[in-house]
Amino acid sequence: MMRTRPLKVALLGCGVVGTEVARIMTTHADDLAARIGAPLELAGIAVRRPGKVREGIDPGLVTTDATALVKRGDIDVVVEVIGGIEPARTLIATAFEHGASVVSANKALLAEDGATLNEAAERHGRDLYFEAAVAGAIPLVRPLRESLAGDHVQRVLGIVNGTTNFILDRMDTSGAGYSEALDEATALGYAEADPTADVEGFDAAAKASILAGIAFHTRVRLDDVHREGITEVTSADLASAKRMGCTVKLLAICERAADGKSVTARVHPAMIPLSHPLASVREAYNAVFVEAEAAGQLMFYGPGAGGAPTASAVLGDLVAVCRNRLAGARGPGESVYARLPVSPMGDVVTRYHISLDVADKPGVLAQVATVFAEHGVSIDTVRQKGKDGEASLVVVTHRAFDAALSGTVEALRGLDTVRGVASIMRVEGE
Ligand SMILES: NC(=O)c1ccc[n+]([C@@H]2O[C@H](COP(=O)([O-])OP(=O)(O)OC[C@H]3O[C@@H](n4cnc5c(N)ncnc54)[C@H](O)[C@@H]3O)[C@@H](O)[C@H]2O)c1
Ligand SMILES: N[C@@H](CCO)C(=O)O
Ligand code: NA
Repeated sequence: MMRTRPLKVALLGCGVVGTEVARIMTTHADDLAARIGAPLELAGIAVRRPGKVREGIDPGLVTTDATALVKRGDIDVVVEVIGGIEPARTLIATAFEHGASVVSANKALLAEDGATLNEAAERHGRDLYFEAAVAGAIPLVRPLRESLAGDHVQRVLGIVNGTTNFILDRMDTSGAGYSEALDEATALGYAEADPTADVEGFDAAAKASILAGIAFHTRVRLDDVHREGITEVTSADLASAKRMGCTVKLLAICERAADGKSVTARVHPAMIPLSHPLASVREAYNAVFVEAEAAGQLMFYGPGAGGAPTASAVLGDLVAVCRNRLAGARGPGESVYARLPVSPMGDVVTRYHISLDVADKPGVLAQVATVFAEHGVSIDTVRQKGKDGEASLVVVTHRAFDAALSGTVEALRGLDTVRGVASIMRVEGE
């Protein structure tokens, strides 16, 4: 039965995502009301630039005083799409104190201080939902939290940053260099004016920390996530990957150790075989594999960014949170009962593709092979191409501890016959 008194929503931020949230709330008002069981009322919109013309938005709802809006006391749900740490964190905390539930798309904040915000939600008996924070429109948080709540997740592996996927895809398909591909991503509006969070892997690391926390019922802090971005990936890496039947992707990988007693979370570029489904994820799309004990392998694919796709996830959360409010209930909150230790990157077992510039003379290959053997790293393949007394040597290893592989590379750098280490990349997905 439809309740006539509306549920009041405060929107914080009216940028790329906020504009679409307001638009969908208006255009689909009747459907949303029917699905929730009560109409939604957009009760206020906090913005930074009140003078800006916002098509379809009632100027009477706009305010620059976000704090006053969240303190009103009659707001049922606050939708935070400002981004960044402050003032978003304080506004969300204030919203809980004044009785509202919160929907947020803010991965940076959730990765930085999700524990405090989840505790505040719990203390005040309210919901904190954030489907849009990880892989945009793709349902991932809710499937992990709810649909897979009866299973045992072993691994989450995927492409969770659209900007970097676009850049790597362009480098692969058109042979463009990194800077050229970044310029194209900027021109098309994928990369932001300051693309650091994307290209240095901070955005993906924030998402990995959120995913690992939910998947393993363990708090995984942003600092626990090993992070490498794509700024050092070269056209030569892509060409080398191609020769191996691979491509290069920025991957987020969250895994349980084989004994199940610890977890790891990491973000770095990696070579993956062209036969792997992630290799065909093009442009700015995201895709995530979830491997669970009973379910087996699940793949989630779709647009991980953009105003409307991200607003879709926000609206889905808004409907769920409103239903909970009408039922006088809360949805599932943070689950960290497992409290598994997070192991360092050195404990990860993976393969390496190492490209070396060496002197082309007798005994060099044997010398290089000895360094691998001394570190307990087994070589899978070696490819050598010589020219004018110098040679380029590409070594692909079998699986070994990352610490052993790093030690190997360090020792190789110390050899007189090794002129330089042209590139080091992990190989995944085999
Ligand atoms: N754009 C995407 O594709 C996407 C995808 C997933 C998640 N997100 C997340 O959604 C959130 C919003 O992203 P966006 O792309 O819409 O950013 P945006 O920069 O387009 O919008 C943010 C808006 O908030 C406003 N703002 C800043 N401080 C404010 C304040 N104190 N009070 C009121 N308004 C304020 C800004 O003026 C801006 O209009 C971020 O957390 C982002 O990480 C975005
Ligand atoms: N900058 C992010 C937006 C979505 O979180 C990306 O490129 O994927
Ligand atoms: Na999502």
